[in-house]
Amino acid sequence: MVDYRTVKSVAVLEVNNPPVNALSYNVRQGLQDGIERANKDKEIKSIIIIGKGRTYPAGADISEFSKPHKGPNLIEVGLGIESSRKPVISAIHGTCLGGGLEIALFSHYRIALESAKVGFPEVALGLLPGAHGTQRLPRVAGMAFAMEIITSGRHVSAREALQHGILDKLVKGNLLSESLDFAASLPFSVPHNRRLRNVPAKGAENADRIFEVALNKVKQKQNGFIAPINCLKAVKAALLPYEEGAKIERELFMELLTSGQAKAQQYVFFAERAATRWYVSNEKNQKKCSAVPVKTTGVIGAGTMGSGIVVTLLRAGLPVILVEQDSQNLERGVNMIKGILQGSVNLKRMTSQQMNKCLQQLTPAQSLDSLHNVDLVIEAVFENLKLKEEIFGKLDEICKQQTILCSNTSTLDIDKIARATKRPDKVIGTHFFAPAFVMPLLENVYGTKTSGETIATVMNLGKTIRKIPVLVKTCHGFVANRMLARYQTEASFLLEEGCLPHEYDQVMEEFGFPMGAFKVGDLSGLDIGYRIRQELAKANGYTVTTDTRYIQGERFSSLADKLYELGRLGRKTGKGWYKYDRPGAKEAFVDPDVTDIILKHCKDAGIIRRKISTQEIVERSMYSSINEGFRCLEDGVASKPEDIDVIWLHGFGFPRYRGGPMYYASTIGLAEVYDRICYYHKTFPESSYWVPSDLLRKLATSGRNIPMSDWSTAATVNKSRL
Ligand SMILES: CC/C=C\C=C\CC(=O)SCCNC(=O)CCNC(=O)[C@H](O)C(C)(C)COP(=O)(O)OP(=O)(O)OC[C@H]1O[C@@H](n2cnc3c(N)ncnc32)[C@H](O)[C@@H]1OP(=O)(O)O
Repeated sequence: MVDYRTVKSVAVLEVNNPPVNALSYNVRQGLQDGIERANKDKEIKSIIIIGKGRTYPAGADISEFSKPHKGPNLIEVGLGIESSRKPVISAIHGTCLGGGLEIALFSHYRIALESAKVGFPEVALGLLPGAHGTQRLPRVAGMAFAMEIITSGRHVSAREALQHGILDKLVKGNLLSESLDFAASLPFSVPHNRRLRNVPAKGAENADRIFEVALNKVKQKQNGFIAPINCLKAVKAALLPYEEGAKIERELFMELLTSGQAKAQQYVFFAERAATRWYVSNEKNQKKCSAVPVKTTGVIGAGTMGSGIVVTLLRAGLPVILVEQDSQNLERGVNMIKGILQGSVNLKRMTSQQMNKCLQQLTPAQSLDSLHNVDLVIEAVFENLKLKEEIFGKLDEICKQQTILCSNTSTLDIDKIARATKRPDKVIGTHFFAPAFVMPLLENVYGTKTSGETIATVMNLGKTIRKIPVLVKTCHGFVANRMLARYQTEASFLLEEGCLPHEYDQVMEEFGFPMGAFKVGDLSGLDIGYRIRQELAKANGYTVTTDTRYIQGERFSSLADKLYELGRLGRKTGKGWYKYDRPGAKEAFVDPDVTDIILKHCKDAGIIRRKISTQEIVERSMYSSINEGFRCLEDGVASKPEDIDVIWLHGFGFPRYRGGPMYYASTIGLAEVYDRICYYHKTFPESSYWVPSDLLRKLATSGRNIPMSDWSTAATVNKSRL
């Protein structure tokens, strides 16, 4: 794990723990042993720590956090490095992160390739840099920079790190030979100020103000997370004598390590990576399925979704032909795309040059014929099956044989769309979330005949366009909207039974969602839901009016339709579930008119309103969705619970510190969740989605605590084997 070799009078400790040289037990032991050995060897004058392969250590081994501790801890290893009598140089390439950066800060010198990055991403794992990182970074980079880096977790370029004193020198070419030259230029002993414990933190004079500003920022941007607050407190402790600061860091670290938030966030780290590993039952030779290159793309539909998708593709450097039959709509779409890109320039997220380069790659067109030669097309027209079938039929005629045809449908059956073509193996759903250029999730939806190659291609495309791709099987609403429908329906019933929109939203925002369901409704527009309900009614041969209370025996709330008919479409009209200062404004105010509408609606329907507890709001919103999540696993629509969690985290802003709805259910305990679902099923028999999922029942009544990794397989085994 750590190879020890000597080059003349230098000991080289090369960390060899692929893929990212994480500081696992053997690595820590190897580093400690190597430092001791080099200090005992009279021939050795200095020591270099370097990573083999792609990177300097990218941090502690996260998979060890949940296991019993073994060997020296990171602090013991670090203290051994700092107290080495012979100068220790960290030679950095790739990503020097977390515990890796702490090892580098215990070293006396840091030299790096220009392409290297450094950072403390612990905050994303619900932790703080607990091996004196919070004490050492302010000593080289100052309080303000340390607070910003540690609370954001961002990766800092080598050049910026050099400017802030984190690195001593940048080099090009061969890192080891440059480091050997650097070692040869050093004095034989370690100067006092190269041991960072001996150096005071920079920026002490303004520390209180810096702390307050940083605290306000994290409360605003990372509301609900405990780690960023502990990070700030720990950095502030760097103003104290070193040992005292380190003791405070330890206490704050232990508080986080044992918190539910850290466990949830570490689960998310692995869930996000697991979600990219896909499996489908209809592909026998999955291992052999490789992605085909996508060099040219087409998008059909220049509305909000289409334009957002175009921006995403352009930003990733892909050329796009945007097709929209209506010239005015096309012009509006192109202007929207320009506006979004200009917004990125204004926010300094891209340069004007980059924007112009993107725009050069955009070809507006009015005919589908212009798509004949592209590698992949994404259709993003109005959610109407007939229209989509018509477009896919035409695309099949026009596009070259190899072209992959994707639909940005949010609910419709991919098999039906694929049937309109003679290439169902090349048809797939690519469900983007609005706004498509912001939301990270890409829900890829395979049909019965979609080939492994097509799946591999869109999963790969997801990564190329910097989205988080998750694969699910086709069904109405897929995973995201199928579960969300339960959540939204319960929200509307809670309104009928006693809540007001702002009361409901407040509870769910305190739970951790960035916005409650009614603020989200106003943001997306109440016309969207209205149209979906009307389409669904048409397709299923029934009618929905503002007097409808039951549809095919199922309870229905017509409150949203009442608001729609009053022209209250949400933010865009300045009125929806809330009122706004003007159309398009963001700040929502409670509207007494909405309260009157709700109260009248209840009176007319003979509903006696009651006080609804926070617990009931959270349970009904989350447990109805979780029950549907278990059904998705049962049906094989989702292949693992991690996929469902990633969908909610990145599609709906589910609080990361709760892991995702399925992980959240595991923390509550499946027996408890199942009991409450049974209770709501009894209480609300006219909502069939409360019928407990078979899989949930099996898991909850097995008498064992079945790990999440076994939930999907439990769907296919009988109870006696659980
Ligand atoms: C007393 C103090 C005690 C503890 C202190 C702990 C402080 C820490 O160091 S916490 C860890 C801090 N480091 C990180 O959070 C880095 C996490 N990793 C990443 O951000 C990325 O992996 C990357 C290093 C930037 C590389 O990205 P990429 O090239 O996209 O590869 P990935 O697909 O993300 O990762 C490849 C493979 O490696 C696994 N992995 C990555 N980092 C770790 C890690 N720190 N520990 C364990 N495993 C790690 C990752 O899960 C992937 O595995 P697969 O099996 O291939 O999915």
